[in-house]
Amino acid sequence: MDQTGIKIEDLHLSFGETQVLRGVNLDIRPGEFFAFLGPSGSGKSTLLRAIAGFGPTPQGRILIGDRDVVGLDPWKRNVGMVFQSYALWPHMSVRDNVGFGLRERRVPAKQIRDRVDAALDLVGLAHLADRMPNQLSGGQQQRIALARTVVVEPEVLLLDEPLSNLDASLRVQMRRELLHLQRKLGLTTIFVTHDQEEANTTSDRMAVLDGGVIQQIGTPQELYDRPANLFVANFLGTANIFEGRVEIDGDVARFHTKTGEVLTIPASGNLDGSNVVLRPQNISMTQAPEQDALKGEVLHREFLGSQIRYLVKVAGAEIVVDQSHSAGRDWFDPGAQVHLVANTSSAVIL
Ligand SMILES: Nc1ncnc2c1ncn2[C@@H]1O[C@H](COP(=O)(O)OP(=O)(O)OP(=O)(O)O)[C@@H](O)[C@H]1O
Repeated sequence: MDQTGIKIEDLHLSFGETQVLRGVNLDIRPGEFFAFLGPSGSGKSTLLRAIAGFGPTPQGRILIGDRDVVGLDPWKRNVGMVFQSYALWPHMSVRDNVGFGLRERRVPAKQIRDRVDAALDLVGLAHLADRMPNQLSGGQQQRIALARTVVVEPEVLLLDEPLSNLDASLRVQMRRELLHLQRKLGLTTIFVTHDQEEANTTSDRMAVLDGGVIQQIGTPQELYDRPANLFVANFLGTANIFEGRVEIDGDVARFHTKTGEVLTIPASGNLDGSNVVLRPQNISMTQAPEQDALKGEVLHREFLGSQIRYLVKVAGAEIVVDQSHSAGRDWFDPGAQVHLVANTSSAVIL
């Protein structure tokens, strides 16, 4: 099947007086698994629904393939959408639920049977074709909702928090299945979630939204390692942020914190900014003084299994330091005076 890309150009959308999308630009590649990630109310669902054709008509362009679909009815867009609530028809069997869209399209009965069987096979539930929805688990219902969506062979698949109603372990299993299915079908897919682990583990690339504006687009790793601004740095994982200023001295750069500590940083990356961002695992902690170390005091300790997370008072701030845990390794106690050495090659200046 030919794969379809999606291009969004300068999209604005309001509910009455309330502006919800403010100039969204996006280029989703054919066959890509793309996530919209952001806090509640950031506009993720509104953007997805605008692509599907639900909600107020936006200003700007939404190209699915080379067709501008703004103003087009949802059923003319050839998109498949899966919602958080599975929305299966309770009075229809699994087979009839999955075949519903094909019957609407007046596909011949024999073909419907074959395509429904193939779709049920795809989600591994062929043996449940004759059950009613209330005889299925949540995970099975969500798989049926997926089968019902892909059976009509949409050009793009839109998923609005499809795993939110499932318990934690099933979510992990289902997100793998979802990716597997997407790869098998090669279907350009957009996945809305507020769960960064879900976005990180499934998407080829993602867009982080806040306040109806895309803050950054990239692979999960790019966004985590090289956030473009403090919002993205804070939203994706834990970020330690020191305020201060950069001084360049020949081919060396130094970051002077507000409280007078100095971090030597590589002079190669961006040096324009008044914050340095360091992830908790890029700081190591020792009791012995080391060159370029910051002095701190351990305030709190949490055992997380593979890691020990310390809250440390340093440079006028409280920061988080993660040290990997292995059996027999000594821990620092609250109150301990420690020295912190930052892996400054991972530091980001913003
Ligand atoms: N039908 C509506 N009428 C008025 N305002 C709306 C409507 N739907 C959404 N909004 C507003 O638009 C903003 C974005 O909502 P949206 O549902 O897109 O956010 P979201 O990022 O998907 O959040 P969540 O993760 O909570 O679903 C919110 O401020 C919301 O209150």
